[in-house]
Amino acid sequence: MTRTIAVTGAAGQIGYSLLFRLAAGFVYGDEPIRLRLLEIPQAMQALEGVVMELDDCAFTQLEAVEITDDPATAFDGVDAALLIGSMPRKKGMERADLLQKNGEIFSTQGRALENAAGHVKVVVTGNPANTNALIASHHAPDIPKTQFTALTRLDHNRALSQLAAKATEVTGEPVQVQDLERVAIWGNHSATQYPDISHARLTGRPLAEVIGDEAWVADEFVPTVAKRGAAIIAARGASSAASAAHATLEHLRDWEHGSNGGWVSMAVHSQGEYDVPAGLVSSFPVVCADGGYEIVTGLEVDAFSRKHIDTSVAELQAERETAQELGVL
Ligand SMILES: NC(=O)c1ccc[n+]([C@@H]2O[C@H](COP(=O)([O-])OP(=O)(O)OC[C@H]3O[C@@H](n4cnc5c(N)ncnc54)[C@H](O)[C@@H]3O)[C@@H](O)[C@H]2O)c1
Ligand SMILES: O=C(O)C[C@H](O)C(=O)O
Repeated sequence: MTRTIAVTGAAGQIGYSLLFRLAAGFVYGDEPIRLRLLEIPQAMQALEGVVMELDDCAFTQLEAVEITDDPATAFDGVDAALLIGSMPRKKGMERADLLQKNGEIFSTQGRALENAAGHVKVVVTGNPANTNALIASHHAPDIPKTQFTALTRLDHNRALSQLAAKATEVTGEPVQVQDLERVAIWGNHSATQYPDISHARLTGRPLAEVIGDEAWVADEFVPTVAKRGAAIIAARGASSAASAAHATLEHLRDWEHGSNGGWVSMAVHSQGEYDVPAGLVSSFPVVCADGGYEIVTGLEVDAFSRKHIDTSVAELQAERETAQELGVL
């Protein structure tokens, strides 16, 4: 079966990091794919250049590449849609500042997604990702809400990397990210997000016990992960791109093929789990299997976690209200 994958903002920096790895089989292996690339009219020439480079790679599993500036054409019959195209945050901007600019884009694209295959998997990377996913989903009422997700896998990966480094320092042994389990991101993909290690394990042992330093967790780990996006903008003068592309592909790969019982973080529609108000798109620990995902249930939420989750969820509620005031929700 040949899958058709739509990628928006395909001429942007994340697009440029993502398309070649997608075409080389990172998500679908040897299975053939078709790409449908969406851009705004002003970027179509640059997009043609990207297509020339895709052609020049002679990828064996890439059957076709189509480009368009029309969302309805882009999403027609697609199996997956990676919604990356939007305006990125610049120095000094908060993600909420982007809502006005990007809300309209995701309303239009939500409506156009009704042309997609009934089983379409939607991954929103463009910021503010959680609320953009909510907006797109709102405008595509015929598509089940579970099929709209937003990216917090980058935050998840950032957390894993910080934790592996700390565990290496504390234990004096090399700790790899794959030695860590049950790490989770909750809430919004923003500076209020909550990277949670209260359930995490290092080769079976409670990670918090191995680290043994609550102050480090509260004062260094949580803010470092939550503000990593801004740190990269400050250092690079542009927002993260290669790591965001990688995380987007891992999100889709695990959703398609499963996470082998392991926890990953995805922002998904809440149905009231863990007292996150129903209808918000919020990050949770999930396990992916059989082409779907399930929020991990039955976790104890300690007071520290509750405080952080509530703060981030309050921000999501405020974004939802802003979107409603702007008329995009
Ligand atoms: N969720 C995450 O973890 C995460 C991480 C990094 C970046 N981001 C976000 O991803 C988005 C893209 O980042 P980037 O660095 O690739 O930006 P970029 O400016 O390099 O590229 C964005 C592209 O989107 C295109 N675009 C704009 N409006 C469009 C529309 N209506 N339809 C189709 N394409 C459109 C632009 O022409 C541009 O080519 C930004 O919102 C950024 O903040 C999210
Ligand atoms: O922080 C940003 O604006 C970019 C992106 O969301 C990131 O987390 O790197």
